[in-house]
Amino acid sequence: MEHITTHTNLNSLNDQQRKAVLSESKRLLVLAGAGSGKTKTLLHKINYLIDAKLVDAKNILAVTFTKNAANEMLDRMIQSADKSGYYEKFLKTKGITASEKYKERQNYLNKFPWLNRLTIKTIHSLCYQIIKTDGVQVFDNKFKIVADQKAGSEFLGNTAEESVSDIIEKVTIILSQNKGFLLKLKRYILDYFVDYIHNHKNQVEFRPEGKFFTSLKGDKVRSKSEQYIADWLYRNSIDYVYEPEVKVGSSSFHPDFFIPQANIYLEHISNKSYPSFWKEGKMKIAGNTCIKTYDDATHNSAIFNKVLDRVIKGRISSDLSSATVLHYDEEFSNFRKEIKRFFREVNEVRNKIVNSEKSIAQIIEEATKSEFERVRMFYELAVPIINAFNDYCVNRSYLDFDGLLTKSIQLLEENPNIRERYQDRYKYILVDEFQDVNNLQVKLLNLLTKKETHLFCVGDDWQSIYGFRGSEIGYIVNFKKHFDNSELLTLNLNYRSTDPIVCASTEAIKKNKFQIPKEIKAVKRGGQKIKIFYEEQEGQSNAFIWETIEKHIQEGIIPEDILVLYRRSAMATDLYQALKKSGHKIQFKTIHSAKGLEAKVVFILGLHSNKGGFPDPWLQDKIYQVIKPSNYDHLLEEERRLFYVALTRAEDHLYLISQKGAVSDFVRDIPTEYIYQDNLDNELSTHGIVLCPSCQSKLEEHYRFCPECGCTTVKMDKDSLK
Ligand SMILES: Nc1ncnc2c1ncn2[C@@H]1O[C@H](COP(=O)(O)OP(=O)(O)OP(=O)(O)O)[C@@H](O)[C@H]1O
Repeated sequence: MEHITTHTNLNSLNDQQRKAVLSESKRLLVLAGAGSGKTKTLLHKINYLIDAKLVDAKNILAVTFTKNAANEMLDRMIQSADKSGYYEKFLKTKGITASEKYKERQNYLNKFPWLNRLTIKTIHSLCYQIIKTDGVQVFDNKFKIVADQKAGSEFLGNTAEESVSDIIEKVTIILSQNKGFLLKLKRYILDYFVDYIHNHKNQVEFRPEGKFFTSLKGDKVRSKSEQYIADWLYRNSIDYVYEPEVKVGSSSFHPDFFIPQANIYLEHISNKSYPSFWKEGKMKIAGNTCIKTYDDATHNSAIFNKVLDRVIKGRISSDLSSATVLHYDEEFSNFRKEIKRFFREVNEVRNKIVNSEKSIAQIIEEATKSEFERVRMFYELAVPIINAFNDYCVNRSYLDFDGLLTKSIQLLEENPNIRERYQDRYKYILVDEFQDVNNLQVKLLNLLTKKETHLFCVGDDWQSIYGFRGSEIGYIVNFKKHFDNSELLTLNLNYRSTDPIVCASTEAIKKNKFQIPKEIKAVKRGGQKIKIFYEEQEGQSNAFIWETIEKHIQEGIIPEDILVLYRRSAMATDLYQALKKSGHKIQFKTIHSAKGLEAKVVFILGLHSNKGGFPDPWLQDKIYQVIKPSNYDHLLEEERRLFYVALTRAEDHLYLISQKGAVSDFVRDIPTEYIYQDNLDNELSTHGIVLCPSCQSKLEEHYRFCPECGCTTVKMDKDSLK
């Protein structure tokens, strides 16, 4: 083996980190809070294995979950190998593009060939490599990757022209050649994305106060039954006028429908309709034919169809069999936004089904049992689309990201010789961000691991934020149950953040029940307390953030070291526009995409309790519950982990942007001792936390005087605290 020089200096590690690096355990989980050097430990382990244990780099596999994390790992490995320090300087060069970085990275990898022998990959690109090399056994290995979005795919050059959503729409158009399917889809879109009919079992049938139900033709009618009639006419290409004006003498009135082809009026009598005798009388006077339908018949659609067939079709002489053909494009031209939303939901369900390991047949069975019509309707539409999507991909040798995993698993399961070859090759498997694994990924890891393999995982259960996408926090929390004879090591020193930030974030996350308790201490003692800004009028917080940024920049903090975080992109639009004018290029990120980042100054936006604030434990749609049931408490815990990730990105200065009178519960959870004193105005004290005005000690609700300084000016009773 060629001579290798790295900077493996175990002295730069603390005791626990060193213990993890030196551990001989075959199954080790290094569990740690944020900023405690998990990635650093993992990289030192790789260097140590190569330097000190003389392991061939070819036998080491390091797995990450995002392309950025894989690149960062490679960059850090190059930096530790590059004694000249040039590469480190290069990475800090202002304004270098991603492609310049890529080129230089490749140069350096060639310079240190042993680095090229290492496998540092995202789990998806590992699967890609496995299928490319050995996939011929189970799959045409000239496949193309079909990505959610065409741009930015990790597999550039081998990515299909069409994206996942393109294909979903394409197969829906084909399915929509069947008029029944097309109109069912349109009815779904109208009911749930246009009329917002709720999930309730007992939806309101009749709304005399207004027209709230959209018919397939696009007009608004007053009741479900009227909508049914209008839809029936549309399906049968029979033209109608809704609530036409009929004049009799000096007065006029409005029967429900006029059907010109049959020259009849139709009045639907619901249980809640106003008495119609006078209308009937008037119609007779006017010499019009008016037929009646009754609500009772609508309870059974087959019967109601027969009634409409008899009373309407029977009066139409023209040939209805040549009914107009309906086109997908025309039917949805006014509902592009809505149909796209439906496709996103179908795709979400498609991904969740693969990850759940439930078969489509099981999903159908559970969906048909649902008490909610919306859920049943959704699956009646989504299942044929998903099946057609799968066929489309099989016929063209397309694989999506989950397909890469399932095919690799199938390949390794069915071919012991291939499996053994990989197991023999990767003697050391290191996994970063282990809290983010899902069922398929653990299955793959298990297939790559034999008894002798060293599996070294690092992760933080407090930072598990992808449950909504299928990751399973249970694998990290119950690591010992899932991996036999495993060991657990904890890192409890935080190097990133100041004391108040570490203490506040640790206290906040401790409210979660499903977690592994850890005592995390800050290495950086002291530091500025957390500042909270309570916005009273729209736009105020933008001014505050702007001024604060200016202040920090004057102090010498570079804009790249300032990070604005938010739960959802919409929360940052105004601020982004306002700050664009300042010319400072600070970073804007959703919290999900800020994972692993750190910055000297961090602002967290939208910490209010109004609609669209944070937490926002959007109670998972009933549609997704069919695949994986979830409950409010679990979702709130994931929100709290997201808050923890946000808080712990800050190194020195942390600002929470809230709203007066609507402070987020997460802000209230932070003990006041870590909050900047000026901020302890009524917003937090009204929540039952009060400071003594003389000595600033924290007082409990029931104190009428301060036990610390004896101050009797503190007069409180429960009512004054509300
Ligand atoms: N033993 C140490 N001595 C000095 N600095 C350290 C040590 N360990 C880690 N650090 C520093 O702490 C910071 C956080 O390290 P790293 O990114 O590896 O943490 P992490 O646990 O992966 O963080 P997170 O999970 O929050 O993304 C880095 O700036 C790193 O250089």
